[in-house]
Amino acid sequence: MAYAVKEMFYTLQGEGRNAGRAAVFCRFSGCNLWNGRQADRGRAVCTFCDTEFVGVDGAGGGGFGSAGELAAAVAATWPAGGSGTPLVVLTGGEPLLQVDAALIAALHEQGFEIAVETNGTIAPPPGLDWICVSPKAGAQLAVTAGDELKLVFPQHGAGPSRYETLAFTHFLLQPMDGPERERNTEAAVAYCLAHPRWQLSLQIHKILCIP
Ligand SMILES: C[S@@+](CC[C@H](N)C(=O)[O-])C[C@H]1O[C@@H](n2cnc3c(N)ncnc32)[C@H](O)[C@@H]1O
Ligand SMILES: Nc1nc2[nH]cc(C(=O)O)c2c(=O)[nH]1
Ligand code: SF4
Ligand SMILES: [Mg+2]
Repeated sequence: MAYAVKEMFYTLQGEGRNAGRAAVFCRFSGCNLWNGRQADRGRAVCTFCDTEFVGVDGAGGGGFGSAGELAAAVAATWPAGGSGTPLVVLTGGEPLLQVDAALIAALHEQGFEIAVETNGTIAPPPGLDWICVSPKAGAQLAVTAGDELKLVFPQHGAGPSRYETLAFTHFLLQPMDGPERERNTEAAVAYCLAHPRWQLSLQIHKILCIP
């Protein structure tokens, strides 16, 4: 199987329970909830995306002809001689349009722990080490268990109470970035204070101005 990757980079995980941990980010091209064109954003299922994921033209991106080739590129992006278990975060776009058993096996072979950031509309293949689901209002949720449920807040028609009985270990609220970011952050803080099952997830990479 071939894989289309928008970009690949080494940085700190900026979101969720693993915020602050070093990881290779592998951003797959394409998404099933938006075609990535600004002109079509208003008509998309997911309207608030903060990411460019069209094409394979970013740094470290490209077409990879096999799982082994992509896993080797991920390994080459991890610093030589680094201590600790290497971590790769598969994101996008929607990574589960492309991630398959062969890629999971090849990344494990390279010694990586594998985390995925998904919108939860596509069932993941077995073997992933960390599953982060971020549900979107208007999209049918197919993944109802995992390590963390990270809800962008607020979303009309996707209130937190709808998700908190699902089989996730951690529940996080992430303020929606955009023109209302400050107001959304205040609302997320207030929600977490009133509902302690939910924990705040700030996008620390944006605060730090790192990728
Ligand atoms: C760009 S998405 C890619 C992975 C997958 N398609 C998804 O939606 O989970 C990565 C993370 O960024 C979050 N995100 C996207 N746009 C955001 C925004 N404007 N504010 C806060 N988080 C956002 C998503 O909900 C998801 O948790
Ligand atoms: N530093 C950093 N952390 C992230 N966590 C999730 C991201 C994503 O776009 O999926 C992301 C990202 O783009 N950068
Ligand atoms: S589902 Fe994820 S990648 Fe797709 S448009 Fe929404 S936030 Fe962006
Ligand atoms: Mg991002």
